[in-house]
Amino acid sequence: MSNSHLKRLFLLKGLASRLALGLVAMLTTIAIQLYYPKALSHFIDNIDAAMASGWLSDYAVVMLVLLTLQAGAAALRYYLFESAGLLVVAKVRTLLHQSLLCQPIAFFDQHNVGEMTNRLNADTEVLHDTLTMGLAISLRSLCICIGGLIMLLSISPMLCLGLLFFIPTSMFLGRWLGQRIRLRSQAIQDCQADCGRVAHENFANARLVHAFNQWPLAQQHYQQATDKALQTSLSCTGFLAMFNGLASFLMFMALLFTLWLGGSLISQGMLTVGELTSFVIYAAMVASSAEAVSGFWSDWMRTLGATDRIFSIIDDSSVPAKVSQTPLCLQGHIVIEHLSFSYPQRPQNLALSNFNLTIQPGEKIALVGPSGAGKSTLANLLLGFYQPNSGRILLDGQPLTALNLADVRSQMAIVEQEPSLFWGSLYDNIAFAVPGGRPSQAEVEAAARQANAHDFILNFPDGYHTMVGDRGVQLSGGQKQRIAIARALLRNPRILILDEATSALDGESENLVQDALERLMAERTTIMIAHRFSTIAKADKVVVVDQGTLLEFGSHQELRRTSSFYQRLLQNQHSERQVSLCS
Ligand SMILES: Nc1ncnc2c1ncn2[C@@H]1O[C@H](COP(=O)(O)OP(=O)(O)OP(=O)(O)O)[C@@H](O)[C@H]1O
Repeated sequence: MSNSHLKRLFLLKGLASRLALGLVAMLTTIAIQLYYPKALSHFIDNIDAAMASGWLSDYAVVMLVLLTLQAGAAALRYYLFESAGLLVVAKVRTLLHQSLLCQPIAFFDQHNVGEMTNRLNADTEVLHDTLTMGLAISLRSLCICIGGLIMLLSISPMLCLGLLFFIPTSMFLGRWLGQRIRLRSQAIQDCQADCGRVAHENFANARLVHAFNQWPLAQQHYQQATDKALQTSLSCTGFLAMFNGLASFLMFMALLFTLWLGGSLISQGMLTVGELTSFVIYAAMVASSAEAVSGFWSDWMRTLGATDRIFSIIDDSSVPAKVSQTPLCLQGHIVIEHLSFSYPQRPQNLALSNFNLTIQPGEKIALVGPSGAGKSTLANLLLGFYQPNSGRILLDGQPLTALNLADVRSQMAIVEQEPSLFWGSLYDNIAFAVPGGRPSQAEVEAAARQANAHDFILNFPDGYHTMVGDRGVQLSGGQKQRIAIARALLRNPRILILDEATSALDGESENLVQDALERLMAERTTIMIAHRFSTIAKADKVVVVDQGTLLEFGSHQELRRTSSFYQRLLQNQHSERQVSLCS
């Protein structure tokens, strides 16, 4: 399985030509390298004749040309193999990023952001290390090994006999240890991903950590993760050390044996000094190359471990549907029939149970209920983030499952409880509403005006080009909400999902947000997860949800008169609001 993943990598565009050219450059350097000892042997055995005939200067010129050729070929080989490795890593990184991004939403419930970014960096870095110089060095070493062995055989087959024992032994050991290293290297990648996850959580929650004086605990969590990673790495390093030690011991034993036998062959007149010198140089070349090849075997095993992980994610993902050529035009009629749902991680807990609701086009529905009642879950199912266990959702009479999700989502917009802003300009953050397109400045400004965001945007020196996020300006809660509303307005959806922020804004900001929301909701089917009395009062109908079921349904005034549950809910929300405004 792993090798087929690697084959897929080698099919990348532009890779084969680079590797083929690199191979030619490499074979050139190897041929010259293998020629040196032979030339040396010839030189040593004929030094007197060479001095007498003046052949020495010809010899020097030939060697100079060869050296220059070798240097050029070596530089070319380095560039081609290194660039091939960089190409692979860049491609795999983008593929992996797309696969992670396109996973179903349930995947993000189970995997931490830190773990995923670590996969993206650490696992692909392993590919880079092995596939660039690692591969080039090993291929070169392998060729030198084979070429050197041929030269050794041509000098003295008898001297080579001893090597026949050492080479298969080291290959068998390499395979046995390599398998163990591969298993451990997968565990190391997991531990490193875990370290990344803990660090990400700690940094992302730095304010909370400081506010609760919990930095020792946060540090302890990181320490535990790194300790585990260290232990796993140490166990792998033990095998690597054994591997390297045994390989070099076997290689140098072979060299010693060669010297001993070679000496006795010279004394019997069966070998010249020049031949023994070149034999020793070839043997040393073969020994060090074999060591490099065996070292690469363990790296290769580590790479296979990383590719297994990467491709298991890539193969598991599917590219989400694209918006159709003929746009879907929804009226915004929603029917929810006998909907039951439990999250994959908690199959026993029904987040929604036999839920029924009909929403007319343009109607504004406020979903209210205690925390954990299932309000956000309903929004998640409407957006097609999860599949219901049973029941169905009909949009304009058509089951959601029968529609192209990208088309459906193109008719929807969501304003989140805590609006997310991306690193980029304010313009980019509003224009995010239009996938693939780049709305004009006038369109973005019009949306921002309606969302009461235009004025505060112009107060920044760079206006719409002001950068937000980590390295840009920080916006207040109310400003973020107005940017999110402008984004939704630009999308011009038929169905609007509004997850109202629970945190209170100050009076002026609240009025600006409410005013913007009213414009956004006008003539659209709106489902509000409402927390504030002022928002609930704007709804055509109020749906009271409790423990995943629809408890009551009616206008705000009706429910206020008739439902004690609703009255209690309002009272709770009112007192919470008082508390948050006073605090
Ligand atoms: N991703 C998830 N995985 C597993 N269970 C979840 C997940 N999200 C929510 N739940 C569970 O589903 C149930 C309904 O949660 P939901 O978020 O829909 O409630 P809510 O009414 O929106 O609450 P709140 O007003 O506090 O946001 C709860 O029991 C909650 O613990």
